[in-house]
This record gives sequence, structure tokens and C-alpha cells, in this order.
Amino acid sequence: MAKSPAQKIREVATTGVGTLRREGAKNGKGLKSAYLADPIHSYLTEHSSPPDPILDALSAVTATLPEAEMQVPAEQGTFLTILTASIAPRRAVEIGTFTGYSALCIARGLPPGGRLLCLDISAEWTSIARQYWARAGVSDHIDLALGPAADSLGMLPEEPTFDLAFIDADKTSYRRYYELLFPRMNPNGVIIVDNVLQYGHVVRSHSDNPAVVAVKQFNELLAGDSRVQVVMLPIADGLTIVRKLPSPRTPV
Ligand SMILES: C[S@@+](CC[C@H](N)C(=O)[O-])C[C@H]1O[C@@H](n2cnc3c(N)ncnc32)[C@H](O)[C@@H]1O
Repeated sequence: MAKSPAQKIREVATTGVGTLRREGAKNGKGLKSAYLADPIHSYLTEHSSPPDPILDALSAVTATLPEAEMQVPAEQGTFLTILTASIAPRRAVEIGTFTGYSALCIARGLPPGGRLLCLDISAEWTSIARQYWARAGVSDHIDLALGPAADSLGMLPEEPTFDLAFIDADKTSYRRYYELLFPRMNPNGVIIVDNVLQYGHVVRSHSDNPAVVAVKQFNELLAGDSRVQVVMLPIADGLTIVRKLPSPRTPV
């Protein structure tokens, strides 16, 4: 039987990462918290600002989807809001929006007049996002472009535009997204990259999972890129923060 567009999108969107994430969940670590023992993870979330009722409601709706594990966890969402508010980007871009949780967290940190461009291929999942952005009163700050993110990025002028970017889409395209984003980032602009530890598979030498192979190569590329300052954090499934240096080799 022919696959529906929704089925095809699901396949593209989850290729290579679904299995790993489910492994993380099976190990009792919960969604995207593969590196913390349960009591530590509970303590950490109990001592962080909790999500508000709109984020909770969005999580509850997303939890009914088979792909629910793709959503960023609450503590990562709070981190995104705090980081966005600290950077105060005039323009931000998100690659991989799903049902809109991380986008809502980023939008809530924007300064007055700040805008977030969201890129995703799924009209179905982002229709949920639109509902919750409206409920949260952030719709006017978000532009959503549907289609392959590389195409959408490639159509933007190649000039410094963004102060903040969040990459959380198909892992095998991370390098391509970085290359497309880099010239479009302002000096000192920050790119946040999700799932950079691939549930620990990045340190297992024999994984031939395409997502793991791609993320490992991408991590190597970043570590050797003299144009940026990089720190990798063990939040959720690993988060890399990349700062575009004002000029190469000036780390401070
Ligand atoms: C891990 S989810 C994003 C989760 C989201 N950041 C959140 O907090 O809920 C990955 C998303 O990337 C999208 N995606 C996958 N391949 C894509 C592509 N080539 N272009 C644009 N979006 C893509 C999927 O449709 C999916 O919504």
C-alpha cells in the first residue's frame, strides 16, 4: 500500500534517531535525559523553574503522538528561554519545530520586536504548534516556513541576519544546516545544536547508524573550526553552543 505524505514525513523526520531515543527511554532515563541517574534528574527538575500550563498542555498533546520523544524536555526548554533572553536576538531561526515546544520557549525569550523563523517539513505537526503559539500570545513573533529546511535557508540572502539559531532536525543534514547558517549569523551570534551525544553512541566506535556517523563527523568539524568558540553541555541528549567569533582565532 502506498505511504501517505504524513507517513513519509514521519519516516524522514525520525530516521536514525528514533531507535536510539527509545533505547534511552527503555533504560529508565526518561526522554532525552540519558546521562543522569533518575534521582539526580528529579532533583534537577524540582529545583528548576517549572513549565507553565501552556507548555504542559502542549507536552500532553504531543505525548499522544508516536513521535512524542522528539520534543525537547522541559529543562531544555527553560534553558532555551533563559539563553534567548540573555542574547536578546533581533532575529532567531529554528530548524526542526515539530509541535512547537522549543519554538515557544525561544519566542518567550525574544526582546520586543524580535522575530523567530521556524523551519519544518510537517504541516501536520506544526499545525499543533500554531495552536499553542496562539494560546501563548507569541504567534505575531513567529514566521513558519514549511519545506526542506536546507531549501528554505538557501533562499535567504547570504548576509549576517541571525543572532541565534537552534538546530534540531534530521541529524544527517546538520553539517549542511551549519554551512548554510554560518554566513547568515551575525558576529557573536550563537548556534545551539541538539542531540550531539546521540545517547552516548558518539563514543561507541562501531555504530554505523547514519545519524550517529553524521553527528560524530559534525562534532569533529565544529571542534576544529577556528571561526567559532564551542562548548558541549550534557543537557538532555547533549547540546552544543557555538559562538561565531567576530574574527577567526580571537577566542575572547
Ligand atoms: C526532533 S524534532 C524537533 C523537535 C522540536 N524542536 C521540539 O522542541 O519539539 C525534528 C523535526 O525536524 C523536522 N524535519 C526533519 N527533516 C527535516 C527537513 N529536511 N527539513 C525541515 N524539517 C525537517 C521534522 O518534521 C520534525 O518536526
